[in-house]
Parts: sequence; C-alpha cells; structure tokens
Amino acid sequence: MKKRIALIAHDQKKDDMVDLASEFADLLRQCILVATGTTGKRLHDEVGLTVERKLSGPYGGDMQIGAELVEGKIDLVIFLRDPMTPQAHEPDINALVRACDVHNIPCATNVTSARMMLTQLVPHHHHSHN
Ligand SMILES: O=C(CO)COP(=O)(O)O
Repeated sequence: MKKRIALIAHDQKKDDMVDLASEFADLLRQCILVATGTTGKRLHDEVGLTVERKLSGPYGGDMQIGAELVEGKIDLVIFLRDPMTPQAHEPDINALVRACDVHNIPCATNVTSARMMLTQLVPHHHHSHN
C-alpha cells in the first residue's frame, strides 16, 4: 500500500517545506500526498508533486486533514509550524497535532524530525509482472 502523507507548513516555514520536499521528491512521488491549500500549491508549482489540496489552514484545511487522519487515512504528518507567530486558527492546529497523538500517527513538526521520519519510511514496493 502506498503511504499517505500530509504536508502542512506555516508561511515562515514554506521555503523549508519546499526544500525538504525537493530533497525527498523521489520518495514522495511514491506516496499519496495531501496538503493544506497554499502549501499544496507551492509543492505542485515548485517541486512538481501531485498533491490533493485541501482548504488553506485558516479556512479549515487543518481540520479537513484531521478528519481524514481520524478515519485512518493518513500515515504520516509533516507539519512545519511557525513557533514564533500567533495564528488565528491555533485551535485547529492544536486539534490536528492532538489527533495525531490520539491515533498514534507520527507527526514531525520540524525539519530534522521530518527528515528522520521520511528516511525511515518503507517505500512502496513495485512488483514486477514478468
Ligand atoms: O495554516 C496552515 C496550517 O495551520 C497552512 O495553510 P496553507 O498551506 O494554506 O498556508
């Protein structure tokens, strides 16, 4: 089964997310990707990844991803939060991270932990049919 990965980054962390996704592009292309609106657009436009885009975070994108997660549809969350800037939708942000803890889904909130988790991800096996 392909791994389903959620990619989310606050504005101050979007450049880091693009760099991270570029670094792991070969791996991410083998996964099913979902992202919040603006993050997803940048991953598509700048990295060329196929991404299912939800709403932007402040408009409910975190909650849309949280809803999929609690239904068992997300295997890994990479959520590059900005720890320095207050966010209008902070309750949604906390709810998504909490949902990861409730359901024991790995959640990387910074680039170093994201790298470690992506490196550990067992890639999708391509079976040959000869
Ligand atoms: O706000 C976000 C996560 O809380 C991210 O939303 P965008 O990717 O639309 O900027």
